[in-house]
Amino acid sequence: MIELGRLKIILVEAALETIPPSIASHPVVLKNAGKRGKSPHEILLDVSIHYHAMKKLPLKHKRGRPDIIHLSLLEALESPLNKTGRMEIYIHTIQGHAIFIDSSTRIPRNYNRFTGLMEQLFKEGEVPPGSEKPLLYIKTMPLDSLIKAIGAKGLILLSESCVQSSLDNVVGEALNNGFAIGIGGFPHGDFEEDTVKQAAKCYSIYRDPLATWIVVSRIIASAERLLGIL
Ligand SMILES: C[S@@+](CC[C@H](N)C(=O)[O-])C[C@H]1O[C@@H](n2cnc3c(N)ncnc32)[C@H](O)[C@@H]1O
Repeated sequence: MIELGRLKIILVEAALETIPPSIASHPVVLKNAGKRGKSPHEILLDVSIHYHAMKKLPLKHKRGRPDIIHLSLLEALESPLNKTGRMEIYIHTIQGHAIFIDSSTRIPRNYNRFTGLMEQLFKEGEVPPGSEKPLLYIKTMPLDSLIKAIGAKGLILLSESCVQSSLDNVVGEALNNGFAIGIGGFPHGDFEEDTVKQAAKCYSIYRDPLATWIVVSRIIASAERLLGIL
């Protein structure tokens, strides 16, 4: 059993962003923003709503999936690993924003309420706004700065195209060496060069691609086993 260590997870290149200026005046976006009583740049990009507006966006196959972050955060923050203070989770978005999340944060289970919370975070920079110790706050910084800021010794990236290793080996290595584990927070495709360059190690945990929240849940379950929590 591993005695020390907190599992640090980063959802990297996360598909979480507000509507980019280049599509803010597209009719689909204007209609959706109008219906919600918000301005286009205040609402989250969501491929299930803004699909037609996203056709010309660079890297469109990796963008506009807040549901991936929603499911992953629910899985992580409600886990016994988090409740026992042995986990930290961070988001680094595809646009280069780092999101810091207090482990006591209760993420709304309802998707629309989650969307509203994230929109408030992007608009105000923190939630609740003006709090001395916000539950969530956002800062623009490159991934290597985030890795340093959270006190991780390096990054283990997970990808189905890397060398295969057992879950317990990967998580054990992260806990023993103080590495953060990076999991792609996007639906399709591979990591960008800049992300790959930050990784000390890269492992696959299964022969086929898995959804982000499945990888998050398996990593957490392994850490709970190794730390004797569950
Ligand atoms: C939905 S996948 C990303 C898209 C995937 N590359 C594809 O084209 O279907 C989300 C993330 O989960 C992790 N992941 C998925 N399958 C994995 C596997 N077999 N081994 C390790 N990590 C995996 C990776 O970090 C990946 O970036």
